[in-house]
Amino acid sequence: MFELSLLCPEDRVETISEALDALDALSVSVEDADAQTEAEQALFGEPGMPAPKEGWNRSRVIALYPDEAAATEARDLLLPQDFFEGCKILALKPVPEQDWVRLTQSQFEPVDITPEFWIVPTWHELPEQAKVSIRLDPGLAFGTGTHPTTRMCLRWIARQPKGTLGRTLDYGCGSGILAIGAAKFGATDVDAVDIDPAAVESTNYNTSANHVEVRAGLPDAAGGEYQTVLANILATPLKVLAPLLCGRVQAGGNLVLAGILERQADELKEAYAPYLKLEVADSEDGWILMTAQRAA
Ligand SMILES: C[S@@+](CC[C@H](N)C(=O)[O-])C[C@H]1O[C@@H](n2cnc3c(N)ncnc32)[C@H](O)[C@@H]1O
Repeated sequence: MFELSLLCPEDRVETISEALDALDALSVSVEDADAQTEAEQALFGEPGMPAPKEGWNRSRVIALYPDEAAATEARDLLLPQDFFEGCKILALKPVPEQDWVRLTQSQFEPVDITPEFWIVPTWHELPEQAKVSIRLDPGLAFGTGTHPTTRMCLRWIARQPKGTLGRTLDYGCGSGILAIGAAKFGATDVDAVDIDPAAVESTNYNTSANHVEVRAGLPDAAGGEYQTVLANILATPLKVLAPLLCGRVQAGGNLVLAGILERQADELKEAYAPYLKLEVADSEDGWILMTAQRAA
């Protein structure tokens, strides 16, 4: 394959991308041309807030073509166009052959949650010390065990005295990793829900691959009260969900929240104060785990 890359100011990115598409590019991608420099700009805002800006000052637009002739033809047709003014060709070069499957797989190694509890991609041997394991490959839904928020929830699950997890709800299940972890550590009746149907599908796939019983569905599928309620989402939705999540915790049960930054601890405590008293139970890389127990 051949790669044609161009430098474009913000106001030309859309037109150039559409033109490359119309010129039969196999794919067109856009990157910040100033990435990894002092001029790099973030294009995402806090959850629920609009992004500070819609596009980068300067973008690198990369189009892939099946061969050199197609890439050269696209370049030669673009150059004389009015809308090309202010843009620049950066390169026209072959894309080196890669074993993409091997490259992707090499980025996902087994992850230890505790010395004996591991998350292991299916293409890896189980580590010898893994007494409990979850088999999981990266997919469409969040949750491979590498993110600190997921790791802290799993660590909390693994630390609970045997037989105490009881009926468990994983709210915002993503890949289903927390529901599977809870089932492996003895939760008796596990529900996993998510607003994203792809996450529900992914959870169904992963639970059966791990030979555990979990009922996965959209949020309405959660019903009644639970001994353990786990929710690894983000601070803003967690605040909105406070009455709903607290209403699902049975007397003597535990609420476990993640997706919260250290500096957000007080606002979460305040949002949950009318229902339950949240405390910081763990921290990793600037993220915290907050838990609360309902009086028995
Ligand atoms: C950070 S991922 C966590 C995935 C997994 N539980 C883990 O711990 O790795 C958050 C998940 O919550 C889901 N989510 C976000 N807002 C939600 C809401 N209001 N109700 C239910 N699920 C929600 C997202 O679709 C996403 O799959």
